[in-house]
Amino acid sequence: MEFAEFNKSSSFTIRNARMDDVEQIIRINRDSLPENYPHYFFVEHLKEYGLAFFVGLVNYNVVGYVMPRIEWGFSNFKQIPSIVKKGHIVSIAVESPYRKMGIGTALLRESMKAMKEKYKAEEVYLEVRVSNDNAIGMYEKNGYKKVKLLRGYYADGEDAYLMAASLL
Ligand SMILES: CC(=O)SCCNC(=O)CCNC(=O)[C@H](O)C(C)(C)COP(=O)(O)OP(=O)(O)OC[C@H]1O[C@@H](n2cnc3c(N)ncnc32)[C@H](O)[C@@H]1OP(=O)(O)O
Ligand SMILES: [Zn+2]
Repeated sequence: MEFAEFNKSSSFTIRNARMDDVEQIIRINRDSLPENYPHYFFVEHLKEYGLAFFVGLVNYNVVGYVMPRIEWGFSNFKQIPSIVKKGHIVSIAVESPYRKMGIGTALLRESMKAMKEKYKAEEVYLEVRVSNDNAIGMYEKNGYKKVKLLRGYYADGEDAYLMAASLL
């Protein structure tokens, strides 16, 4: 008997997100995270910051996304308070059967590269649940440091770490 079981060594590709990916991105977001957003929120981020908005594909199907934003704000690194251009990882997720294959890392790195090269951002930051060991591990392996504890950041009262990395 043969099983059409998914092979973890299967390869994936990364490309910029398109408008016709939005429904799939929303579905992955709802299945993966308690932080969900209305349809227009995804569309606006794709329109505004599309050069740093990526999806991961396996067999032509979207299985992950990274949704970014570009902002001006106080540096998380400079000694003297100064305003810098910062990338913000608003949301990143990979569908559960496709995790631990490197897709999350590839999405994160492509978005950070575009933040730096296309948008001239100097830093990148994000918030993550203090209990989210998988995501925190991925961020730390990609140069992020915990810079602040945001108490009661989430709707259910959980704290967040603000994590940031330099893009210079
Ligand atoms: C700003 C925000 O959006 S915060 C919320 C982040 N998103 C979520 O939590 C949604 C649910 N989780 C996911 O979708 C995924 O687990 C992600 C996006 C966090 C990681 O995606 P993946 O494709 O699995 O990541 P990837 O395979 O690149 O793993 C990268 C590293 O993350 C860490 N990691 C990922 N999964 C695990 C795990 N199950 N156990 C331990 N470490 C893990 C490891 O350090 C891993 O490095 P390694 O492969 O060298 O050991
Ligand atoms: Zn955020």
